[in-house]
Amino acid sequence: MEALKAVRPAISCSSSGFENHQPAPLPKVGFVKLPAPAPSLGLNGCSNARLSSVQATEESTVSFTNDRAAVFSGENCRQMATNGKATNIVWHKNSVGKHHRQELLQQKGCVIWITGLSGSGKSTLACALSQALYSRGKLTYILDGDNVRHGLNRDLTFKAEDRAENIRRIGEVAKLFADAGIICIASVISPYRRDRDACRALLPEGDFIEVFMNVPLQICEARDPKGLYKLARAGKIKGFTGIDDPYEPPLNCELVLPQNEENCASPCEMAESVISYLEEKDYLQA
Ligand SMILES: Nc1ncnc2c1ncn2[C@@H]1O[C@H](COP(=O)(O)OS(=O)(=O)O)[C@@H](OP(=O)(O)O)[C@H]1O
Ligand SMILES: Nc1ncnc2c1ncn2[C@@H]1O[C@H](COP(=O)(O)OP(=O)(O)O)[C@@H](O)[C@H]1O
Repeated sequence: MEALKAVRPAISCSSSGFENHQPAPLPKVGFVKLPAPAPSLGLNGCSNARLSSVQATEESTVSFTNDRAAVFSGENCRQMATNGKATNIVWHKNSVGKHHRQELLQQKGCVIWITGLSGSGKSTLACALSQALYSRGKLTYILDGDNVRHGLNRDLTFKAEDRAENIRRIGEVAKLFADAGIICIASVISPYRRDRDACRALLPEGDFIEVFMNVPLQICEARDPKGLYKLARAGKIKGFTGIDDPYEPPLNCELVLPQNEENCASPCEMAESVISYLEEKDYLQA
């Protein structure tokens, strides 16, 4: 079985392959057309209906099994779902989609996930990047671990399970910002690989850009701008990342920004490295 996700409101399929057309202004639904001669189509299991096109929304998934197509999710299904502990919930569709918002902003929504030890320069890079993109007319929003813990995540400690929940919530919020068409910059220690990977899995392929601040502990500790390493070494903070709590460096991230004795790029230079990546991957245009 092949599955085609209707990522834009209007999708058509010709005999030469699938083609995404630019969307007409704010259509509520699109159509999936099949190659001529039109095969018999089953819509939501009605196997003997002959249709030339299948109505599909952005959330619709159209499956093809041999010569049969079926829309098995999306607004026209209005299926009740159970998601986590939430039951009897129905996805509510908006006719203004991500693509429209991206057109408006002339950029593509994505998440730049900056991970690294405390003092590695995450917040500094996030600010430099946000500033550099702002001066190019691009809209960003920073989710900084420290700041989010002042509000949304104020109920969470630094125990492993609370860090996991911290990252899960930030990942979900970042996903919403990306869906809004915004370049969301998350600046969080996020010490566990599986938590970062879970956030990556929330987003479409390519839209989660993991940036590792590869800075040795000695440098971070020497900087110690908040005096937290000193407190941790004195045993006054327990479970401090890098001291008596783990940090798992990424194994396969999009960008590694090293800082050491030989390599001390400025925050602006690092921001430019990230921007080059975004340009190369086409995120700075709709
Ligand atoms: N135990 C412990 N370990 C690490 N960091 C600590 C701890 N306690 C407080 N802080 C301060 O909290 C900031 C990190 O918050 P995060 O939300 O990014 O952490 S995490 O991703 O949940 O691990 C971190 O900010 P940054 O220095 O900007 O990384 C610290 O200032
Ligand atoms: N590229 C850099 N080169 C030199 N010092 C830096 C650089 N980036 C950040 N710093 C300094 O390191 C310290 C920690 O930076 P910060 O952005 O607060 O780290 P984090 O958010 O990872 O805790 C700050 O004093 C900052 O001025």
